[in-house]
Amino acid sequence: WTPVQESWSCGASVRRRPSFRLSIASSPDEQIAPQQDERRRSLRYEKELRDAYRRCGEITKIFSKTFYFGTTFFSEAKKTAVWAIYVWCRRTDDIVDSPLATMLGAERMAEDLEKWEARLDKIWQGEPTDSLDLALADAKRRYPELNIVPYKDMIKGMLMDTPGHEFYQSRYNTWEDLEVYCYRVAGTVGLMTLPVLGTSNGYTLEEAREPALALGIAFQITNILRDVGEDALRGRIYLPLDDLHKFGVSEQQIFDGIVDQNYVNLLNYEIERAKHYYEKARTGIPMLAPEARLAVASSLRVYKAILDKIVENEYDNFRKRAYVSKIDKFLMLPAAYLDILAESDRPAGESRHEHY
Ligand SMILES: CC(C)=CCC/C(C)=C/CC/C(C)=C/CC/C(C)=C/[C@@H]1[C@@H](COP(=O)(O)OP(=O)(O)O)[C@]1(C)CC/C=C(\C)CC/C=C(\C)CCC=C(C)C
Repeated sequence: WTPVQESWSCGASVRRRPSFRLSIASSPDEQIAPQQDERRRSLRYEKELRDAYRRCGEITKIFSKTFYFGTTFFSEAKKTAVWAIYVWCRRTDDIVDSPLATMLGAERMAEDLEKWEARLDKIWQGEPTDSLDLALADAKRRYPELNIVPYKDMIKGMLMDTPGHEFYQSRYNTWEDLEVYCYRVAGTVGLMTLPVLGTSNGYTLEEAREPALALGIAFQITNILRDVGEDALRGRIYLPLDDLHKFGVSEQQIFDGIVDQNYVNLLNYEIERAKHYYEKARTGIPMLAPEARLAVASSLRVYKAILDKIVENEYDNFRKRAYVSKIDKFLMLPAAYLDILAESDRPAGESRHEHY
């Protein structure tokens, strides 16, 4: 493993942190027996790895209090692996969706994503480029069922947000088109984390795959509904155009931020779609290893509550941001726990069609 300085943004030479330079090779001045040398290297490697995981935890906590909180219910092994996955996803997202990325421009985004994919291959070959990649490479070693496909698919999803690239889409005509995007940028996270979360006795990863995917898609639809105004400011509309037409909402109305009955009907329609995916995801909770259930059930509740906040904000997602307060998140924990009990009482796969 040939370490390089860790840089947050994959291709760009920014925010280098010399203090994280990894140097596990011993100094040539050191006159030590080969065995001692080996032991020393291995101790240094272990320390680098511990530090790398610690940093992944810190980064997860800074960027997503919700997911970080979820991981506090996990064992050390699961928690550190999910942090490493989180950091990889966050860095991938930042290549196209950070102020620096916007400043560097679309061409640079596409180049950086290409380099990022090559780095991903290296992680899978056990040759991580920096300490944060090292954490993911180690997680992959510990959880051999981790599959590279969803990681590659997420990169494709980011390319769908990269102007000028052949995958780029500035608009989505149908839900089926948007679903591909939602799978790539969010459904993939379900597939990435599933082998770490693990399944309970009697269920296979294959059986849990569909609900895991559904949860990522539900989260992404929720994000899209929360961010309609913010995206419009960047000239972007993710809502399917044929849904806009169905409810008599024009693109211009979105850019002008007008909330009328047509817009309310459109949002209600999309909210129902998101709820359908949340329902599908809920059926997967009993399939998960017991220690993973509360984290997933509570993240599900917290994200789903954003939909209720949109309604409480009278559908004005142009001027009001729908978010769940810290105290509300906390208060949702007992309900999430009850969800787990209720789901365990039902045969897995059976869906309840009421909304909670
Ligand atoms: C508790 C737990 C297991 C958490 C997983 C944490 C994880 C690895 C998250 C990665 C998130 C990430 C940075 C993705 C990059 C692309 C992206 C931004 C996607 C959106 C996430 C929301 O993040 P945020 O609110 O910070 O978004 P903004 O940047 O503000 O726009 C997504 C909506 C995707 C999130 C998707 C998931 C966490 C997948 C959920 C599915 C499971 C954990 C599988 C559960 C299994 C069953 C059987 C139900």
